[in-house]
Amino acid sequence: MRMNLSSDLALAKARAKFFSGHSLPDGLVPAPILRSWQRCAEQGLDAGDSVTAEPMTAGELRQIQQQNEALRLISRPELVTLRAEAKNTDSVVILTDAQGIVLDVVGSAEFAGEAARVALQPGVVWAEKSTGTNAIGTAMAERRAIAVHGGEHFFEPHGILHCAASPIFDPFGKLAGVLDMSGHANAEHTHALGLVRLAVEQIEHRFFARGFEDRTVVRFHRHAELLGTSREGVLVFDGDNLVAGNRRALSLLGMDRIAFRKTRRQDLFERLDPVLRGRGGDVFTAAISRPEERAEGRLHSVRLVGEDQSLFLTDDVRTQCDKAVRLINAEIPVLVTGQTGSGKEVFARHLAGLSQRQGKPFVAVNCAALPESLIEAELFGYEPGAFTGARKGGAKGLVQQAEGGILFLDEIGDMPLLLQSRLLRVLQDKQVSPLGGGAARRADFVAICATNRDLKAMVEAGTFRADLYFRIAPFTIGLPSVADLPDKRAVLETLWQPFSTAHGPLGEAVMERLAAYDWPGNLREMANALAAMAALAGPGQKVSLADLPSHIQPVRFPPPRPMADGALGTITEEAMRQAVERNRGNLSAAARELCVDRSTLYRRLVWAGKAH
Ligand SMILES: Nc1ncnc2c1ncn2[C@@H]1O[C@H](COP(=O)(O)OP(=O)(O)OP(=O)(O)O)[C@@H](O)[C@H]1O
Repeated sequence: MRMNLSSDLALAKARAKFFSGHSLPDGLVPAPILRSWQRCAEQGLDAGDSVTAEPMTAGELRQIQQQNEALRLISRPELVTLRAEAKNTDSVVILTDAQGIVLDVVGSAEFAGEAARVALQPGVVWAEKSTGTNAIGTAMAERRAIAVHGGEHFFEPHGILHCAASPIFDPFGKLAGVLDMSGHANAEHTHALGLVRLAVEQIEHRFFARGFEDRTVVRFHRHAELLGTSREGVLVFDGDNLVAGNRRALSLLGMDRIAFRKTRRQDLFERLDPVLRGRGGDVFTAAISRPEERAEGRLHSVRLVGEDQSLFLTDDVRTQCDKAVRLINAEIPVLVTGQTGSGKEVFARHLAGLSQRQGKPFVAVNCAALPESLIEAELFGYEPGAFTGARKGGAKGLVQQAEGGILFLDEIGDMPLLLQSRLLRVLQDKQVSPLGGGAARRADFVAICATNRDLKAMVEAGTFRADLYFRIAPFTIGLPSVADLPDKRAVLETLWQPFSTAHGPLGEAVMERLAAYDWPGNLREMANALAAMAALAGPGQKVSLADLPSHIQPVRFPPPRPMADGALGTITEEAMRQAVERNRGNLSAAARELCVDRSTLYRRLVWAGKAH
């Protein structure tokens, strides 16, 4: 959280005192920060030193990234989700490994550039012992989430940063990495710590999705509707021994990770039943899956709230669905267009579910995310020894994995030209030949392609093959962006449905604010904001304005100031203030009207407002 001038001054005084060798009385700086300063000083770090961390070479970084591929993969959805928030708040999201080495940085390119100047960039170690007090290193040392603001950082140059980080623990309680959000120390980051915590909860929950097939997995919560979400407690037993679990389970049962391998099932519960009675008297609803049940194919059914998606479709799109499904049934490709986050993949899955190919594989390929050198091998597979680094036994391509079902080619506009002609042949002949000269095999799939680009314009510009375009786009469905929808309230209500059991309907003030926002990240941004709000509201609580993401919160403006002095800055601010008022608090609309960047408006007004 941004501090005010007086606490900044108090911190500066505390720093001066501590770094001139005096001990600090309690309460001058938060206890975890003081502990961290002490650790750093004991290690011989000097706060006045310039920070000269050398990033590793590209090759070394690639190796570390590969070693952490599982963590990166499992964290990817959260990085993607937080990226939108980070762009809006001019900050970055960072994933590190268990040693504090930065693996990935996503978010505001502008801030990433500034962060790189203090070596907050891939390949640099942010553990305390080299980089001093900072959210990543201190979260690792303290084994808990923490925000480190400005001058709380050990090294002075890091004072420009506000960082919030949470350690990521694997199911066995071992540190797997750290997730961090960092931005300017002089900007508001009210929700950063909450969002990071929430994201880590999701990541840690995803660890349990596989790998425990031969163990007993108990998923439980006091509220049945939270089963299947990342807020459920998960415990894993090997026979009767507790071997793994998530933090939620530990906190529900009032335990520590130390309990793993030292606790028996009988110490916690008398019996493993759907109505689970804790030894402490608590009663939970549980879903239990035992290895013997899985072996017999009787996997315990758990209602996955997250997958019970409330789908929002405009009437217009709904009427197009029928036609699209008929085409898919006739093995004719369909093209879905729409801005990022408008729901192209969700919609494609919906179509697949309505078609005769329902229940068959749905293989989604992001053409923009695959490296150009790999895309061909990934799509069409390869024979043993087809290229250096190829797997020994060769590999089945994604086209073949979609056998009998749907191949969803996302961001098709980003497919390199050379590959476009190969794809065209595959679509025409319905045959694939793996790389390395294997025999062509028949392929039975229907392609649904998606793009947020103007493919027609790309065809005219010569960057997209006309013949491929005609092949994939005999029928195009355009999904509207949220800003174009006449009634955002209906969308909000639909997307809020999964949370309404626990938190009731959205209140009018909150609804009004959400409906006034223009949702540049479309349904994705909306779905994520609502999920974050529900989580911040706490169990059973209604959402309040304070739970809204910071950039959607009502702006509190300073009272109008007289323009008598005529200073240019005052006139500008007054013009901005009036524009925001005209647009009923919608900063994006006001920024458009004034032809300035939204962040400029935010900084000048909200900042000025907070300072008054
Ligand atoms: N019709 C919908 N109803 C409810 N939620 C939706 C809908 N469409 C999308 N969402 C939400 O938005 C998220 C993103 O959707 P999706 O991945 O389909 O977007 P996209 O247009 O394919 O994005 P991109 O262009 O970035 O790949 C979904 O995970 C879901 O939470």
